Amino acid sequence: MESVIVAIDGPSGTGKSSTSKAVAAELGLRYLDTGAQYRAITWWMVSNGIDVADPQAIAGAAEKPEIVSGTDPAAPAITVDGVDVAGPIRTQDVTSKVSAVSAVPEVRTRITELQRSIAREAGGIVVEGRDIGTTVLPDADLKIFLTASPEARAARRSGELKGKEAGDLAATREALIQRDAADSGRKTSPLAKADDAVEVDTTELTLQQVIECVVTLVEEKRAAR
Ligand SMILES: Nc1ncnc2c1ncn2[C@@H]1O[C@H](COP(=O)(O)OP(=O)(O)O)[C@@H](O)[C@H]1O
Ligand SMILES: Nc1ccn([C@H]2C[C@H](O)[C@@H](COP(=O)(O)OP(=O)(O)O)O2)c(=O)n1
Repeated sequence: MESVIVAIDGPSGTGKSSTSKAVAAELGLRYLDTGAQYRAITWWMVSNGIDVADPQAIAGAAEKPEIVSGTDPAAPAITVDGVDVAGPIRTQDVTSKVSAVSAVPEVRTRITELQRSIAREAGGIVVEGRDIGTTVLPDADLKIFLTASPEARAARRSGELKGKEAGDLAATREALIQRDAADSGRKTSPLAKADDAVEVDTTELTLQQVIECVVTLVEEKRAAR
């Protein structure tokens, strides 16, 4: 497909990653997980002893790590200073700190530039995150905003956590709601639906139905061009 740009935003557990990967694979587009980039810079801050409660310290270090994102939807990859961090960025520790790190304007400026250059060079891409339609790629050809009830999102998320990291459903729901509030309430490019985004409530939909819905919307856009 010619260089179509699709922005998929929404809170945690709405199906952004699964949907974006599948849509990109089906339509022959590249794929970018921007949450993984914020997780990667958070992992670097933690690994280098930067206090995540100190925005100035975070701002001062924001330019230091080199973050490289792969854009193959079949094999998403992310490295920091050459180290594969695909696993470590998914720990509860990183998850609990990522909102604080990603609220720092210097971090957002840096990561946003990186995202724009990847999207520019991709020749067609699905980019998923929180501020893609509003801030990173306001001229995207199609913007989707995924939602789902907190109960559905918590159930999906806790189904993924294994072993000692698997807390109870109520704790997962609580942590998720707190992260939503932090991400939606920050000053710089908060989680928000763009005015021209199509909202899809996935609470009662299967993943396959969401994928089909987005593929249809992309194809309609393409036909209208
Ligand atoms: N519509 C859906 N119905 C049921 N489970 C879903 C649906 N969409 C996604 N999931 C599952 O929920 C979990 C979280 O999905 P993910 O794509 O990682 O969400 P996000 O990127 O928005 O946080 C995954 O295990 C995924 O398979
Ligand atoms: N475009 C983005 C993407 C993610 N973030 C921040 C805020 C999110 O809580 C974290 C983690 O995002 P991620 O998409 O990996 O989170 P989930 O997998 O949906 O739980 O990164 C952001 O600020 N802007």
